[in-house]
Amino acid sequence: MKAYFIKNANVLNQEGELERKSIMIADGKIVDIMDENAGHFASENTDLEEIDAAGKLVVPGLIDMHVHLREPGFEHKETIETGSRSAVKGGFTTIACMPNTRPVTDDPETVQLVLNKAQEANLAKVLPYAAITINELGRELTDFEALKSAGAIGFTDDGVGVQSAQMMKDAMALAASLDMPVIAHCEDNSLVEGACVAEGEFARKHGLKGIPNESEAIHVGRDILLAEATGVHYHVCHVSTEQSVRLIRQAKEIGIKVTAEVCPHHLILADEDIPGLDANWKMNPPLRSRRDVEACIKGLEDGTLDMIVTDHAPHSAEEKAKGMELAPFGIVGFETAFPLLYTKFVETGKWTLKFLVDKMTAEPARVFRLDTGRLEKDAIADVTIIDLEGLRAVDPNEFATKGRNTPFTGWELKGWPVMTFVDGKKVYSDPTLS
Ligand SMILES: NC(=O)N[C@@H](CC(=O)O)C(=O)O
Ligand SMILES: [Zn+2]
Ligand SMILES: [Zn+2]
Repeated sequence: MKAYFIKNANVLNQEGELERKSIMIADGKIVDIMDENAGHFASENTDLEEIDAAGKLVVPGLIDMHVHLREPGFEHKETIETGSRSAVKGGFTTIACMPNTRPVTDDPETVQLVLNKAQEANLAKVLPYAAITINELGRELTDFEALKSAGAIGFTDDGVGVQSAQMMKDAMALAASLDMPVIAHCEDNSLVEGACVAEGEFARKHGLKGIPNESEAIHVGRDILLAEATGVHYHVCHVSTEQSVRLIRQAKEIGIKVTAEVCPHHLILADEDIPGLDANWKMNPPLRSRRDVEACIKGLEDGTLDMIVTDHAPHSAEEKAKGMELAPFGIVGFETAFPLLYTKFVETGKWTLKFLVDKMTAEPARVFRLDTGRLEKDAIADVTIIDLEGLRAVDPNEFATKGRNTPFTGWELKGWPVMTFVDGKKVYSDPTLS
């Protein structure tokens, strides 16, 4: 197996300062992290490649606990191979994929299929979630024990909310007995029927029915009570409202085992930013008010929201061309996530670099008990190199994902990942790199 010597790397220390280091990668591990002048690795090993990371940041491989890879069943939107390629291009080395495929990932065979395809792709580490209910229909629980044995890392009906409180309670009790988390898409269907954007100024202006904040927060509140009753690890998907943040903050204060995630778009965009009836701005949950955006930022900053996820949700151009009301919900996320957050929050001095990196590495690893997310001697060599200087515009035609559905086209950003290693194997390298 090839070994790598990354020299002149800027690495974050515990205090969040950048230190100049050299990193030796071999046999899938970080063999050593040395001070700048520790010298060259004069090795007899001819399979050693030296990489000059001068001026670049080296971080643990990014982790994304909420993504849609669309395979099986929707290969025209994405495959596990194209999705994984997009992930590593975006600097992600571990991704957890949602079960709203066709068939739904609700049996051990489909979990196995996802794992097999991921292994064939041999790019990012793919962790499959399994459905809570058969076909995500909310009627009958799946076989949690068999799904866990097959390799599922948690249970979720992402794409839809579990409408019945009793069903959710049963799911949580069962998951708790298996020491597995329940990951919830929070949405009360009775409040959102026929709506495609958030209740608010944009919806009024265009005569559209609005999705109210309560449709999300009602489930968050209900589920927190059920998590308290069952003792399960309850994780809230794509938090987007002030009310959800408040409920999660209160639940954490009294020791309920709740964790939560937030997406870049909900930290950056509000409904008032939507330029017109363009479905590349349509996702679920929808872009809410500026007040909600500020509450999500605050929630992330004070630890109420534990991590950032992309909710990478590719759809075809034909599907997205159906217009705001008919197009499916969702935007792609892998290849813009880090540059967006770096440019909007770190470059502007709002967050430290360490804060952002932790929310995309150490924090998801802590919450989901993963063995990755650390850049240290003897750690697994999942490593990402990021160029913090080069300014580049978002161009969907350059994406590795099949999806072109992004509201960020043309945004000038810094913080582009340029090289990615998974288990010590180079899985992405920016072709423009000298
Ligand atoms: N987020 C989205 O807008 N869409 C997701 C479903 C989901 O995450 O709920 C999808 O599968 O397309
Ligand atoms: Zn969802
Ligand atoms: Zn999703």
